[in-house]
Amino acid sequence: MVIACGGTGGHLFPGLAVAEEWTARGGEVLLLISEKKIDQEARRKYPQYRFETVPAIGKPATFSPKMLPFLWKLWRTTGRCGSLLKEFKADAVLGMGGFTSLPPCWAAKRGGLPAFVHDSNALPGKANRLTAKFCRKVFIGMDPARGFFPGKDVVATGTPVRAEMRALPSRKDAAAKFGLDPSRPTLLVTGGSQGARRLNSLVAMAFGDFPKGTQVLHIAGPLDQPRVEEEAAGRDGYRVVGFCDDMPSAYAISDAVLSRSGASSMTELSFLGLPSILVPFPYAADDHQTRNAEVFEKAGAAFLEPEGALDAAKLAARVTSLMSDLQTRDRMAQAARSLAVPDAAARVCDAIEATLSRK
Ligand SMILES: CC(=O)N[C@H]1[C@@H](OP(=O)(O)OP(=O)(O)OC[C@H]2O[C@@H](n3ccc(=O)[nH]c3=O)[C@H](O)[C@@H]2O)O[C@H](CO)[C@@H](O)[C@@H]1O
Repeated sequence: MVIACGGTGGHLFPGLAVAEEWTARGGEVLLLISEKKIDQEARRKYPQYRFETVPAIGKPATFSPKMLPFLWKLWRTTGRCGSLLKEFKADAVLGMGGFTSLPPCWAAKRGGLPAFVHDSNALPGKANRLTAKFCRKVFIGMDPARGFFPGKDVVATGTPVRAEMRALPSRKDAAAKFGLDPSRPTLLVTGGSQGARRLNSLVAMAFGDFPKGTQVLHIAGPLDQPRVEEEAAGRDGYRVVGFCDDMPSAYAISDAVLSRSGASSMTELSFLGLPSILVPFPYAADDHQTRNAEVFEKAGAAFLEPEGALDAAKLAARVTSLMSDLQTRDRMAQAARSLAVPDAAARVCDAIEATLSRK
């Protein structure tokens, strides 16, 4: 199977989770990634898989002068994907979402191969809705996405989670990894794979008013790491990292999480049963992060805090109420777990195998 999973952690990691399941079943995978750093790092971490880099394409506004170059790039990338599918002798193509899924799924359709697309958000993006036109089945991570693919065979699979999340280290080992104290209540702050500048600033400002003894593990994102490190310098119980390549340890030390509401991060929170405060990235396409967060809020798994209405004082109050109330945290953890689909990767592979066996 060819899995197109480039562009961002939210596509890459669920794609790797499917690769783990497909190869465990005796299949082979070719992973199509972009030239971005996060994708290229995956080559190093997963040397057992074959990766090919294809250009990341992003659609400009419909009447923008950039439209013609985009269409040309899309055509050329689709041609290159077609050659890769032939050379790899692919049986199926799975796009994990975003515009990087469009060329391989289109190439599959042109070559007579079954294509599939996975959408992890509550509100599917334009790229996935377009890609779905070339696909036999559409896999969705959250139920509200169901209505966005009229006439398609939509399968609720949940969003796949990497195998490493199934075996977290002990709290003690995880604390040692980040130089933290395992006995202190710990808040994980994460802005998704790209970081979150505004959220970073708010946390740095609010920290002084967090309950006494609270530790913070702050994943600031590679670009903002130096700035946040400077602001947090000298603080007791405050660790800043840029990109975290050991999320299992980060989750293992955490009692609660303050996060953007990207679908993959949220999937991990539900899988691990972690209570959260979600601050959607307000500029995400069609505000899909707010739609994602609403799913968790409605289930009682998270507090939704829109960034526009948030200041340091309000954030400190929210963190204080969560960190000092074990009962609420337990209730939220249970609600988060109830949203998890632990066998999502298996469901995706089952649905693809069922299609292939009918070929
Ligand atoms: C800004 C934006 O539009 N982001 C979108 C992007 O996800 P984006 O990559 O921003 O965020 P997600 O929360 O979906 O995924 C982040 C993934 O990266 C991992 N991680 C994160 C930080 C880190 O230091 N190390 C690490 O490994 C997390 O464990 C998780 O698996 O695609 C998702 C899936 O379509 C969308 O839901 C998000 O809204």
